[in-house]
Amino acid sequence: MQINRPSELKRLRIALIIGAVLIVVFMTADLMLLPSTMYELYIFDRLLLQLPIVFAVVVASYWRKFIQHRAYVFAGLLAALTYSNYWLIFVCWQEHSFIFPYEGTILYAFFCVFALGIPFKLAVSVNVINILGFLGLMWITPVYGDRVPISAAFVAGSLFICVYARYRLDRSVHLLKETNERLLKLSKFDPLSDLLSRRALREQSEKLVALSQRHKVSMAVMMLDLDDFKKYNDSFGHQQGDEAIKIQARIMKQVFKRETDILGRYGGEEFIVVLSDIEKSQATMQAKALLDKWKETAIEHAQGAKHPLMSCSIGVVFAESVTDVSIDWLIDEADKALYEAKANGKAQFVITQV
Ligand SMILES: Nc1nc2c(ncn2[C@@H]2O[C@H](COP(=O)(O)OP(=O)(O)OP(=O)(O)O)[C@@H](O)[C@H]2O)c(=O)[nH]1
Repeated sequence: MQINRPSELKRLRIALIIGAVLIVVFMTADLMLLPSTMYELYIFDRLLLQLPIVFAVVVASYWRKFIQHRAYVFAGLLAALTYSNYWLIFVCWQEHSFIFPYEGTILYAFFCVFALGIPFKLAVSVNVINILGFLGLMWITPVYGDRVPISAAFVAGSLFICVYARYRLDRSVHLLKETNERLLKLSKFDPLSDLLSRRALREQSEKLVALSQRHKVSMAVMMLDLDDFKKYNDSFGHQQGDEAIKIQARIMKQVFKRETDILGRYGGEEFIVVLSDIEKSQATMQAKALLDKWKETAIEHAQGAKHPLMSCSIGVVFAESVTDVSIDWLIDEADKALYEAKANGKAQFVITQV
């Protein structure tokens, strides 16, 4: 996924600052709880360990490759904050026989996983490390006495819920992205022919005209229309007619292979090809190739059609220079040439130069 780097970085920095502010807010609450003999120890842990770690990450966010590696940095941050809290719990008990609460462990996990966005797999790894750390701490120093099992279960359960919620969130975001891509494709491509839809065709053609004007290169626009398609539909049915539309699209893709060639379905049985930086002789050869490919497919046409085999007529407009020319005008000119090809007997092309 394309990330809007400056705004994502800004958001992450704000989240980190909010995290630092929360640490300070909790400090005031904790200081009310702690005996004054422990202030020094507590302030050391928060002001000289946790806050500098958070600010180090803010500074690291100015690193050129931070966005790329941010998930690992935040996983490291989560582990560092959690273990500095374990250290505080340990020392509070060892030196002051004071039971420091463990709930911070859960807050750090939720903040880092959701506000900073540690992805699922990394969230699993770092939370497992943190759960093991808590179990280790309880083994070395069973600070909470009888409440050790329930405390351990509470920490492990909360961190499990944290990673599971992350999994569900990642999954929903993934599904949403997939749906968006499908919708984008549907709005851009005609589902039957898999060629560009009329709107996308116009948008891309306008860009190609502008580029061709800037680079002073030639352009050609072709309009293709299946011959006696109404008769074909009436004789063989609409579904068979749809197959002919797919064949027309396939033939177009076989003939026009350059990355800059724009192929679209203009309407019912009308198709457009927009070409840039092309010789008139090349466009002529390509129009011939389209007709030859229809002949090769040798699909029987309906009774009463102008030709015994399914075919198309093509109008081509070739412009040596496209200064002061719009895509609409080029399409109109191609349409006029197509009209001539139909009037001349169908299954042929007419090329005009403007
Ligand atoms: N099967 C199918 N038919 C379509 C589709 N879109 C348009 N058509 C049909 O295409 C036919 C176009 O008929 P006309 O505009 O009279 O043109 P034509 O019969 O090809 O005659 P000429 O252009 O003069 O050769 C109509 O019968 C439409 O119903 C489509 O998506 N699928």
